Amino acid sequence: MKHASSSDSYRAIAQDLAAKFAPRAAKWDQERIYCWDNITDLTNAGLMGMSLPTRYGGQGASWLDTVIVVEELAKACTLTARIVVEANMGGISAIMAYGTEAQKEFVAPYVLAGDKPAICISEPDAGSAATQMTTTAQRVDGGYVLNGTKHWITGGGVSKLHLVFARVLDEAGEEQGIGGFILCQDPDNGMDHTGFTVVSRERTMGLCGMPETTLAFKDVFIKDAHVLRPPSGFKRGFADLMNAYNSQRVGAGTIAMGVAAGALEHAKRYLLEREQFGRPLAEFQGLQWMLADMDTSVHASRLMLHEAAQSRGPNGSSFPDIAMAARAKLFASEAAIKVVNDALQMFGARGYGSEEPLERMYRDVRMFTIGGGTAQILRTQVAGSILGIRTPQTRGGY
Ligand SMILES: CC(C)(COP(=O)(O)OP(=O)(O)OC[C@H]1O[C@@H](n2cnc3c(N)ncnc32)[C@H](O)[C@@H]1OP(=O)(O)O)[C@@H](O)C(=O)NCCC(=O)NCCSC(=O)CCS(=O)O
Ligand SMILES: Cc1cc2nc3c(=O)[nH]c(=O)nc-3n(C[C@H](O)[C@H](O)[C@H](O)COP(=O)(O)OP(=O)(O)OC[C@H]3O[C@@H](n4cnc5c(N)ncnc54)[C@H](O)[C@@H]3O)c2cc1C
Repeated sequence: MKHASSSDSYRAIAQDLAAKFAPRAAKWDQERIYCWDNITDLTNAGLMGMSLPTRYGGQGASWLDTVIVVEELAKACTLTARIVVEANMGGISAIMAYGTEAQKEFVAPYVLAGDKPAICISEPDAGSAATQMTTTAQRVDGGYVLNGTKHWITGGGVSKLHLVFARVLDEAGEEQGIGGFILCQDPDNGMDHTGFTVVSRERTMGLCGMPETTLAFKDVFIKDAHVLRPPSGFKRGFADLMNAYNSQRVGAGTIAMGVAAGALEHAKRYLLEREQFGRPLAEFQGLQWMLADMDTSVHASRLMLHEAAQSRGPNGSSFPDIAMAARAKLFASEAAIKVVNDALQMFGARGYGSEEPLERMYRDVRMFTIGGGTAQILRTQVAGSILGIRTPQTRGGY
């Protein structure tokens, strides 16, 4: 496989693939099936795990190159773009940054072969309040035992690798903090975790080819070798794991921006093509100004996302800065929902039907102010950074 060597060549590879993926996108949505055909293409092109260091078989691509790829894919197929995000950012990025050599050598081949790791943080009673998770990892001889329930887990049932966030308890049941646990469900290779089940799948509004699932852990044993020990220890484990998660926030914001950029291209095409009152729609100033606002929003989102992708977190961290990631995802996700809505409006009834991709894009883009930290939570994080104060949300927090 020939690897890309610059942002432009990454963009070109992604554009070629996007042209192939666009006609398939409606199928995954309508049939609610995972895009395995696209995974083969992504794997062959080296985009699954493109950000992994070369010594583990990746290409050592930067976050900027990764988001350039994600934008191009998202213009054509939101589902595929999400897969590329999770195959480079979030869970896998935490393992590549904090894991042992053996862990990195274990997980990298999975991703390079097409596995999209699942990140398991949210629980029925701990969504925005993620630090209130109740899934536990109890110390036992040779490892830890997981108990609890995670929900809205993207890729449950299709992902082999899972990074499970859990509250760590020592042998005596004393709490140690939050850690990450690598669960690889791969029965064909002798890895079948007793007690781990995909309980159910949500019927989602958009991104219908992606399973959003509830996962149950009942006395699931994770051996010591698969415990992801955050560099600051379990006590500050959540902070370290979320530091890595900032990369996925930039990725998620980029998917939203890419969908908006795609919708903008469709809108431009239609304004030039469709006539009413004996003139192309493009001649009506009411629509021209809408188009200009849409273009401005996409452009501003892209700048913020690229800035975040190139930023660095605390102490020379290889992950994006927390506030820049939060600001970029917040802005891009809200802007994208409006841009896609306005694009659909420009198509009139045609946009509301399934002949055009706008109605699918509108349903797909809606999730990005919810998943990955809601717009409200991200505002709180941005405000905390501006003010330079902690912003606890519990009643007793201050
Ligand atoms: C962080 C929150 C869960 C709020 O909880 P708390 O008020 O209890 O926590 P804090 O005191 O704010 O934070 C604890 C600790 O962690 C550090 N921290 C928090 N967030 C980050 C971050 N993004 N990057 C780096 N460090 C972080 C914080 O500084 C504290 O450290 P110190 O004690 O100061 O050392 C809540 O704000 C929150 O983020 N909720 C959203 C949860 C979330 O994003 N879930 C995503 C699930 S995965 C998903 O949705 C995938 C969808 S997608 O397609 O990507
Ligand atoms: C499509 C999709 C995919 C997802 N994928 C994953 C995944 O792979 N892994 C994973 O772990 N999770 C995943 N999630 C879950 C996601 O992270 C949570 O939905 C999100 O963190 C919000 O939690 P919640 O849904 O429980 O909402 P809640 O936290 O109950 O919030 C409800 C509302 O209250 C607001 N709110 C809550 N607290 C505050 C506050 N302090 N101040 C102001 N407003 C507040 C929220 O902004 C929101 O509007 C996914 C969600 C979706 C929709």
